[in-house]
Amino acid sequence: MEGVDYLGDERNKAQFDVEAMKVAWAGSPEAFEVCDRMAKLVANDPVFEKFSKPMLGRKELFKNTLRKAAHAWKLFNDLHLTEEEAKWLRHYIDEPNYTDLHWEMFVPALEGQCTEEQKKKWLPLAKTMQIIGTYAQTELGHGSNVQGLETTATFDRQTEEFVIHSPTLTSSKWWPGGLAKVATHAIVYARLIIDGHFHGVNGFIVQIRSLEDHSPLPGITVGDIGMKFGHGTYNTMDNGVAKFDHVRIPRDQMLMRVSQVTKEGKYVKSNVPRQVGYATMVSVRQTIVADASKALSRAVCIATRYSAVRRQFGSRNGGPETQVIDYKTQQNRLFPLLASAFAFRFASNWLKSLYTDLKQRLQVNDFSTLPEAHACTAGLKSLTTAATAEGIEECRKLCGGHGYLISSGLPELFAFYVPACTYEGENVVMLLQVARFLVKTVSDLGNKQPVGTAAYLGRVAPLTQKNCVVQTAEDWLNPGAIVEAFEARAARMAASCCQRLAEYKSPEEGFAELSADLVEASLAHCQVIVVSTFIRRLQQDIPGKGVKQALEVLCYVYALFLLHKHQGDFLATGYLTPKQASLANDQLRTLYSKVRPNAIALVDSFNHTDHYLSSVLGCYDGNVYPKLYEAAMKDPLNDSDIPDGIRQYVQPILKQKLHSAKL
Ligand SMILES: Cc1cc2nc3c(=O)[nH]c(=O)nc-3n(C[C@H](O)[C@H](O)[C@H](O)COP(=O)(O)OP(=O)(O)OC[C@H]3O[C@@H](n4cnc5c(N)ncnc54)[C@H](O)[C@@H]3O)c2cc1C
Repeated sequence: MEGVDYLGDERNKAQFDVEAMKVAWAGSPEAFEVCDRMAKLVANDPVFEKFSKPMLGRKELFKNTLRKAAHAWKLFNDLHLTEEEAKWLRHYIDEPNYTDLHWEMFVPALEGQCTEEQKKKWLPLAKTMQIIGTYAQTELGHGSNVQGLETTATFDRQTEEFVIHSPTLTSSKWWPGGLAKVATHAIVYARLIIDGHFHGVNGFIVQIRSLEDHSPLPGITVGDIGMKFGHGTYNTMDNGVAKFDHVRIPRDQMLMRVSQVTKEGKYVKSNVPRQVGYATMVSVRQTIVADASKALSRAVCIATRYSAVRRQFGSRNGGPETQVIDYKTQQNRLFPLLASAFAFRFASNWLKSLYTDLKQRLQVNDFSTLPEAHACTAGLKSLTTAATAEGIEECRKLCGGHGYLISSGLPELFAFYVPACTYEGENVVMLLQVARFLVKTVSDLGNKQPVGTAAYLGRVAPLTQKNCVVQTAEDWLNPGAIVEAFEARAARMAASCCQRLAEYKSPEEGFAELSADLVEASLAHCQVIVVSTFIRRLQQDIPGKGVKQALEVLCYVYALFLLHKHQGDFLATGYLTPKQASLANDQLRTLYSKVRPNAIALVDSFNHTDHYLSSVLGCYDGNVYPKLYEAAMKDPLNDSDIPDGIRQYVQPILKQKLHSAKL
């Protein structure tokens, strides 16, 4: 029935102020207002309809995405949106497209890597979209190993130009979003060669297409790399391949903020330190952590609402069956994901402040916190994207068979989200970078006290000697006990890796041999960061009746679930006894009963519109079954009872006339 709230009883159980929790989730009343306004703007605009997306062929899908992007740009201008509003508008449109690369990679790269003079030329063009840019780093043969890129940029002193060239098939640029059909320009990363000498990999602004008729410029072969995982999702994006055949660009199109090539062909480093480039990376990865919390919250919202609607077994005297959300196994799979969404949200907010602090320090050439900030964002990128990808898939399973339907929203969300584990730093490669940082930090302890998120490693000796003092399940409801447990486990794992590394002839050989253990130590370190950040957030003022209490429960769920999942580490490092690990698990069960009445209100706090969720299982009113039915009836196969092909290929079988049929 229209207008009935099938989840009304669940909402009435909430023990906290949902509106205040929405603000806590958004970060501030102002942030909530902007997100809410942009979400509604998109949801109420028919151009942004997305239900039919999975039914469209690639060409229609792509064209439809171009239309949405053009409409969004028009809204941006007509409504005079701020950059923040425009970012949220693009987010709620929920369709990967060339503008993501333009605004999130091309423009920041120009801002971060151009000289002032270059910025004056390129930024006004980019910001008014008179040119559309992409970021072309990855090649067919090389991704993670940037120093292995093969594209060359050879300086020609006579003409003061760089010659961009793809010497091999594997040097073709491969993956850049928007490159295949839309981008007019790309920042191309290539090996700089002057007089036969290699001067590292540098970025160059290369025009790809004519600004008159959009055709590729001479010497550039460009196309799409083909369909990707999922139906709609990432296939709305024209990820491209490009080969360059001695393409000439002017000397001033090298990104010259950090290093330059003079007219005479001299390679000179400017007075801007190379490290400023890392700040951009920190910024991009902070956004990825924020995106993880958004994607996970979306999947959890769908699975939680559906779990409250869905009933299986347990009927007494002909009464209703049990809501599947009341099964402890369902809670044990779902509630830690709900808690993780909040944990990642707070981690991303904290990363944002870390980035602001880093930017200010870099401006005055203070690089002291850079290695730690770099390791921390690389690690959190890896932890949050991996957990979110797994979490979305778990939410699909939590919805049983219906979760496998495209109309549940979950398969497409998974297909859309899962490449986050690979792009912007492949996750394992990221954890190995964290491992290098940890090894260096532990090895330098005699000379240097670690700071920030690594400060606890400065206490590695006491953390190795002290053991957990928990005696009852209640004792686990203590932030100090939780933080110490995570720190002790991580410090012991890092110290043990360092000890074993010392047994190898060369550090590199040891690092390669122990890399799987080092990755585990890095993950343990990243978990310290997320757990401590959540706890620190709770030490701040959080207005609204019951809001802080509800978040405290989620914080303990997050920490104790991780402790249970990784109890092998906690036990093997000797910090916990099996009894203490078992008490943590007892406490976790009790905490689930505290989450249960708040579950629906907690997912309402994400403030996701039905448009954004695009899920018949996760709709706000919980009226799941009619929506499932209606979505099924819209499938093109249901246009007629006897679709194309039945008369030709099925009836001859039934009528035993296959041998004479025209197949
Ligand atoms: C949807 C999507 C969009 C993208 N968009 C862009 C874009 O706009 N522009 C762009 O330039 N690129 C883009 N990329 C490319 C992306 O950045 C690369 O795929 C990514 O950097 C990983 O590199 P790779 O594919 O070469 O993986 P590889 O590095 O080849 O990884 C393959 C495997 O090897 C392992 N491995 C690699 N190195 C090591 C090591 N040292 N030790 C241990 N294991 C290792 C990895 O863990 C992984 O399991 C995109 C990719 C995707 C999926």
